[in-house]
Amino acid sequence: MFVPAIKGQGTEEQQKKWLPLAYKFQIIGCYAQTELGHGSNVQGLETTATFDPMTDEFVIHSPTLTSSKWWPGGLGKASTHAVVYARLITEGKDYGIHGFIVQLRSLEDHSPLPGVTLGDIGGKFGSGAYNSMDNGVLRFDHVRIPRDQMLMRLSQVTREGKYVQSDVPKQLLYGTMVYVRQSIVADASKALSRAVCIAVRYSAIRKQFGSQDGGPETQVLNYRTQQSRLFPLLASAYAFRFVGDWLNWLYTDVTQKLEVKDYSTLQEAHACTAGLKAVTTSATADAIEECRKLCGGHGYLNSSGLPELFAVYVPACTYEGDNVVLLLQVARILMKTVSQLTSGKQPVGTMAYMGKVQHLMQSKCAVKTAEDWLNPAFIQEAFEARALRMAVNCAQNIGQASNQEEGFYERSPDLLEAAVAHIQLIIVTKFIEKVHQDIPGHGVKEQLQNLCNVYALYTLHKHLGDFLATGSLTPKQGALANEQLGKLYAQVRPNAVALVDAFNYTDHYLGSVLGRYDGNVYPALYEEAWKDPLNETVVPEGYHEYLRPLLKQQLKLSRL
Ligand SMILES: CCCCCCCC/C=C\CCC/C=C/C(=O)SCCNC(=O)CCNC(=O)[C@H](O)C(C)(C)COP(=O)(O)OP(=O)(O)OC[C@H]1O[C@@H](n2cnc3c(N)ncnc32)[C@H](O)[C@@H]1OP(=O)(O)O
Ligand SMILES: Cc1cc2nc3c(=O)[nH]c(=O)nc-3n(C[C@H](O)[C@H](O)[C@H](O)COP(=O)(O)OP(=O)(O)OC[C@H]3O[C@@H](n4cnc5c(N)ncnc54)[C@H](O)[C@@H]3O)c2cc1C
Repeated sequence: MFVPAIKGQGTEEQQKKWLPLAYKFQIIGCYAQTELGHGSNVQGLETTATFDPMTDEFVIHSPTLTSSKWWPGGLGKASTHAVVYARLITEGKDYGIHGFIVQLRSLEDHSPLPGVTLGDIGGKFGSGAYNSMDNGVLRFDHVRIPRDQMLMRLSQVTREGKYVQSDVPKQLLYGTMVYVRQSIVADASKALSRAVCIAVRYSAIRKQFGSQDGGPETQVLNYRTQQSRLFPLLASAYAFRFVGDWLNWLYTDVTQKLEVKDYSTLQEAHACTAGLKAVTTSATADAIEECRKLCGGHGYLNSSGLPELFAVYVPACTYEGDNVVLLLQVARILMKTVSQLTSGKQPVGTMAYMGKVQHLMQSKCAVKTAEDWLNPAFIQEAFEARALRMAVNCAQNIGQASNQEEGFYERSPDLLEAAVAHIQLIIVTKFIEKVHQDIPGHGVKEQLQNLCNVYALYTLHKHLGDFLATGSLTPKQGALANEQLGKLYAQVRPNAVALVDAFNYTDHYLGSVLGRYDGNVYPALYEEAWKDPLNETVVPEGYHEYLRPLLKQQLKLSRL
């Protein structure tokens, strides 16, 4: 994040100076924004950067305990430099948060520089999974840096101390977070596909019950309940891959537009990266835990690979923006878009469907049979109607409040659900668009169409309350969707293992005895157990000190 921050907020001259040093590992940088007292609320950060015209320097200072930088990855022990986000103060005025390049450690002996206190913030969730990352704490005691270490693409301070805001939107200050959020969506697909690969392969070899006459037991992958829990996660892994590919295109397109000072799609990029990051990471974190449960007791073993995957993955719901905070950002943009509908301003991009407000507010879903739900047009319209009607309902309720802000906070739980509905529409839309493309490989397109329908109808089933409450569907149509879902599971079943093999993960990368490509799980589980340090001795340590005296004492007592 150190590099993207300099690329996005540094001048050409600053990029020429600092990026080669970072690329060659002559310096190691981190992104020091979050503080002990503030993370979500960037504008609430307390670290100060006060310009001193006498020396043409900024004085970086941590005025309070809560202003201590806290969490930045790589800060605790590895980094020599940081992009530090601080309140810029010049001529006695506070101009809000800006980025500054600050050296933290000596390039001679790695010791902290004068006025710099830093270290690691301590152990984190899980059995040390994320402890390979030195998330750090950092405090400044009036540390001086040259004025030219303020990142000056978005705004400048002159030699005399005058603040100059350039003509770019101030939101570009947040550009690094947008970049990482879009890459986190692809990351969600990778993490989810790993968990699903393990769970599908294990479910194919695991047999429990099913035979009354001494014949072979039943593969648990054949149980309808296993399929109804597992196949939507398989479909989600593909869905997040395709929407992540599209989001990367959107981000690249926005970045190219920024180069020519076209800021027209900045809001779309913010809404899509924030919303898709929130929805895909929440779904993936829940799915990895579900995959653990789908593997029964063995899923709880570290050798299954699932506990570690879960412990490393779950902070994705928090870092790069707490998911609720990000979804509220999407909700703000939805409310703004709804308010502009009456002005005749046509929504564009992923909000374009809201321009069909007259139709979507009164449309009646035409589904009459379970098979009708295989028609992408019916799915698309149902998701558009649900999302639009939820947004309009929120806007109407906010409009009844004494003021907009009050109304927004009062209705924020509903707004959250409206934002999720909007983002799920984007995911479904991009999956439908993907399967409409030419897709090579015999039978591949049909399998992806099945997974697209599984993702859409499972999401519809899970959120059926939204569809019924907004009148987007009738209960009968909801029941037909569930009926079709069951039929789709039966079509996915014969190809389930092939669909996870298609992720092409090596056993090493997967790190799971349950997800081995060869399915030879039981010998691998048994062999792995003996690597447990507890098995280095046959009689456990502590027997003579604790167990033997206890056993002997109980034996004496029993003979009295
Ligand atoms: C580098 C490769 C990565 C590989 C990826 C895979 C794995 C990654 C693995 C580990 C990475 C972990 C590292 C973690 C790093 C971090 O966590 S860094 C810190 C992250 N912190 C946050 O995300 C903070 C979240 N908070 C905010 O973003 C902001 O505070 C806010 C919530 C948006 C509020 O902003 P503000 O206080 O300014 O107020 P608003 O009124 O809401 O917004 C004002 C207007 O600006 C618009 N806006 C807001 N944000 C953006 C944006 N990002 N882009 C564009 N526009 C934005 C907002 O819509 C308002 O617009 P309006 O005035 O028109 O309404
Ligand atoms: C593993 C990990 C790595 C990280 N790496 C970095 C890094 O490299 N650099 C960096 O700068 N930071 C980093 N962070 C910090 C991270 O960005 C923040 O923790 C994150 O942005 C959440 O902010 P917070 O901790 O202030 O949460 P808070 O905002 O305090 O969240 C607490 C609760 O308050 C709720 N909440 C907050 N505001 C609102 C609101 N307006 N409306 C409704 N509810 C609200 C949230 O939804 C949440 O439920 C990292 C964090 C983790 C866990």
